[in-house]
Amino acid sequence: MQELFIDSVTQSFNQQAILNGVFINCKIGETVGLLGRNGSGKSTLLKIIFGSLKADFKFLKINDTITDKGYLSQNLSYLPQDNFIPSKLTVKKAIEIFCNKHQNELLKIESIASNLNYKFRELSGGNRRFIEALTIIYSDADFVLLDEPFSQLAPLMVEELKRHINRIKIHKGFIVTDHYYNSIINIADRIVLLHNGCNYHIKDSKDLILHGYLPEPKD
Ligand SMILES: Nc1ncnc2c1ncn2[C@@H]1O[C@H](COP(=O)(O)OP(=O)(O)OP(=O)(O)O)[C@@H](O)[C@H]1O
Repeated sequence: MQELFIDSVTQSFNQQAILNGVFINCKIGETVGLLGRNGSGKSTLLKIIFGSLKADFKFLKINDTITDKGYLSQNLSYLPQDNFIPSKLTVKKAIEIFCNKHQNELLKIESIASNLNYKFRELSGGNRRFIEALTIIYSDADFVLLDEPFSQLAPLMVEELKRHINRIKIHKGFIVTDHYYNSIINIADRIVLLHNGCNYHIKDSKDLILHGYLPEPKD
């Protein structure tokens, strides 16, 4: 089955449990929204799936193959919270490295076409984030992890990024986390909330209030 599946994720830092038997999965054609308060372990979970952080324990399968580090499967792309494409690289070069299958679609995007020969260090903070996110969204991997793709982006760019995720998701599975929770709710087929080290499957905004993610409505 074409699925990213991770179970029993357990992680502590300095004797403090952050993740305690967490489970999350994602199929091709699906966008899973990952929500949680600051410090609930969202970035930690994405790093563990990608393989840049070694968990105390986890069981990870990508397309039915048990995998130690997600990146070794060559079927997983990850947008970390901070800039990751080297500053000296041009946009054109980054696209050549990450995107072969969907390169033509990517080259038609105005903000890519007009910045092809710029180095990443020459872009504004928001443009840099936007182009890094697009490079990962249109990368060759079946599964894509996005850690705060909307932060730093002006509202029009947030909307454009959401359109790109929706457009390409027929070919991919996405796990996306961001504090712009309305945007997450908007694009996600389902929501998983991390709270007190556990994962909760969220049906509606009442569940988000129940688990202390959203404030109680005022009378
Ligand atoms: N390398 C580390 N060493 C020690 N503690 C860490 C380390 N990485 C993360 N933590 C702690 O683990 C907890 C979860 O951090 P994480 O960054 O995963 O949270 P988050 O849900 O992504 O938060 P935010 O929404 O604020 O980005 C925090 O308390 C953080 O301080």
